[in-house]
Amino acid sequence: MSLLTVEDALALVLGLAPAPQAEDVDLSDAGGRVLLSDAVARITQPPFDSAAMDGYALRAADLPGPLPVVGEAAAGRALAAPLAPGTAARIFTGAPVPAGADIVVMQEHARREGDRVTIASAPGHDNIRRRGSDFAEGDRLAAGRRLSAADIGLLAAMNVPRVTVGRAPVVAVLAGGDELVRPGEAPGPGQIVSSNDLAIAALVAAAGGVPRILPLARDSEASLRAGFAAAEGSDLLVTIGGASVGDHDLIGRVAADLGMARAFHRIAMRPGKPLMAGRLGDMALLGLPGNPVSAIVTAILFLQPLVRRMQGDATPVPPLRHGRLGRALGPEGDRQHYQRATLSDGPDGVIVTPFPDQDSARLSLMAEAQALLVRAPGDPAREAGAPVAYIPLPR
Ligand SMILES: Nc1nc2c(c(=O)[nH]1)N[C@H]1C(S)=C(S)[C@@H](COP(=O)(O)OP(=O)(O)OC[C@H]3O[C@@H](n4cnc5c(N)ncnc54)[C@H](O)[C@@H]3O)O[C@H]1N2
Ligand code: MOO
Repeated sequence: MSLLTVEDALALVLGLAPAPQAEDVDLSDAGGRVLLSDAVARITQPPFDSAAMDGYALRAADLPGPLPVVGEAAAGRALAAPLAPGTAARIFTGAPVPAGADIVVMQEHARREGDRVTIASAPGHDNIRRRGSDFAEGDRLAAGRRLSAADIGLLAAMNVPRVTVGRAPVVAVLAGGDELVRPGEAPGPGQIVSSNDLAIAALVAAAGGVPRILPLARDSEASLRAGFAAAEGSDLLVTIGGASVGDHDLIGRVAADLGMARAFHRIAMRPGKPLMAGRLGDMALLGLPGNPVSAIVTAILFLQPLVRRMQGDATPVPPLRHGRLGRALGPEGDRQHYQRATLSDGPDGVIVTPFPDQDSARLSLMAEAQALLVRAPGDPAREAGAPVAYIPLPR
């Protein structure tokens, strides 16, 4: 039986997201949240023609002067009367340009002598920011975007103090295995320190979710059932490990016994073949493989987009970029391969160089990687310099 493609699996995973729930927040709490309703500008910006430079406001037809300086306009303080022909006004950046003036000359281009000013060199442009040149009352910031710092500034300037955003989903993170101890504990013989739950929780938080790390489960049905019960009330349960075919890989069995509606189990991807997805009652459920790199790669490709979609993000999937291969590669197998790689600048664009060692247990290489090189199933051998696709990894 042929395995599900990454693309089809991703569509099924995104389909697990229920409609996002709305909440209103102050702008000071809105950074990184997903806008759920269009925000509408309540004012026009700039609200008046405004000076872009410190200097003199005048009529271009009166250049070069000398002209009498008849008053002063500063930010927040307009000139009292319109500017008469044959006169100039001292003006500062952000001040309303007085009616009658059609140019602002930088003071560096002007010579002031007493109450008269002469323009030394003809200015290249008028240095006036026109009313509404940034945005107009009624302009919209469209729903579906994750709010950046610039978006927050824009919303403030639009005089929108509160926005409607998607509620942050609560994501229970359940790692399991008899071999696991917590960081800070001393591992006994055959034991290792659990890293997956902390790494996955950090990815959940980076995608805007609220992670809830559950107590480590053991390799028994009873312990896993307790873990599943502890996850109740969350929007999404992410299990890590116990997803493959080994005798101790119980997650799929326990989830099935509890009534999981399974979307799929296993996909044509490397690393990450034993990925599982479905619904359990009101919760979405994602089962990530236990190998630490496989867990992180599948979380970047599936878990983070799901968490973003749950908040209403219209573009939840990481972008595919294009570059050049940094070294020759042999033919690819039958699964889509996500190779950990570094990025550098080359004459024809970005150079993507995969590490020679792609062991899915090597966290140190995952931590060093700047990108995932994406190779399609059955991709033939490639020379250095060949065009390739990659996903940049945010720091
Ligand atoms: N006969 C086969 N063996 C394996 C297959 C297969 O198809 N046939 N698939 C391999 C693949 S692919 C992966 S990935 C792993 C994943 O298996 P599981 O999801 O069942 O994960 P575990 O067996 O529980 O653990 C795998 C590995 O990862 C370590 N681990 C687990 N949890 C954590 C944690 N919280 N922190 C750090 N490290 C963890 C665990 O100790 C194991 O070394 O299966 C392959 N085998
Ligand atoms: O997900 Mo597994 O890493 O392909 O080893």
